[in-house]
Amino acid sequence: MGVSVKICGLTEAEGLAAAIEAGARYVGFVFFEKSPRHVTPEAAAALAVQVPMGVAKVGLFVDPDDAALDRVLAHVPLDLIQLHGSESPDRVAGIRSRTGLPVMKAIGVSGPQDLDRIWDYGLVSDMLLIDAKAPEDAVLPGGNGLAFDWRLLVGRQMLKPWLLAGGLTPENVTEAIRLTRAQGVDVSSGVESAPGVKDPDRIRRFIARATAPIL
Ligand SMILES: O=C(O)c1ccccc1N[C@@H]1O[C@H](COP(=O)(O)O)[C@@H](O)[C@H]1O
Repeated sequence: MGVSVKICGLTEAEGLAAAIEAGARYVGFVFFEKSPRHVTPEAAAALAVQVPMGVAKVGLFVDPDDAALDRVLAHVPLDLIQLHGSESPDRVAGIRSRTGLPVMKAIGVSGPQDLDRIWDYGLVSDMLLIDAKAPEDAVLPGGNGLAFDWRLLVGRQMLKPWLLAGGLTPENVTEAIRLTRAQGVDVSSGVESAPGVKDPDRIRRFIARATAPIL
C-alpha cells in the first residue's frame, strides 16, 4: 500500500476539492480557535458534504472538553479525531469511548527524550501523528511549519498506524518519506500561500510527490 496523505486546515471548497481530486486519504478541519485555519462547526459541516466515501474527515482538537466535542459532532460527521494538545493517555481513551470514534494522538518530538511517549500513546490511540514539538512560546501546538530531525525515527517501531508531520512541503516530502519510511504524511502550512490560505497547486504537487514510488 502507498503512502497516505492528510491535508489539514482546509477552510474553503477550492482547497478541499484540490485535495480530494489529487488523492488525499484524509482531510482535516481545525476546531482550535487560535488557529488561522479555524473553522466553525457549521462551516465544517458545509465542507464535509463535499467529501466522498473513502476520504476520512478528521477533526483537529486541542485539549477539548466534552462540550466542545459534542458541539462539533452534533454538526459534522467526523471519521477520526486528531488530538493535538496535552491530552493524557487516560483522556485519549476517554474521548475515544465517549465519541465512539477512532483517535489519532499527536506526539511532539524535538529529541530522543520524546520518543517513549510513542509507546504510552500507542496503547490507547488508534493512530499516531509524529509532529515537531512546538516552541514553548508558540501560540499553536502545531501547524507552525517546523520540522524535527527525521533521523530520530529511523528504524523506530510504532505500535499503531502513523503519519509524519511538521514542516513538510512539496519540496521535502520525498526525502522525509525515504528516510522515515512513514506510512502517511500530514501537511498544513507547507501547502499554503499565506497562513490559513491553501494553495491548490501546492496541494497537488505535495500529493503527487508523496504518493510517487520511492526508489
Ligand atoms: O494547522 C493548525 O493550525 C494547527 C493548530 C493547532 C494544532 C495543530 C495544527 N496543525 C497540525 O500541525 C501539524 C504540522 O503542521 P505544519 O504542516 O507544520 O503546518 C499537522 O499535523 C497539522 O495537522
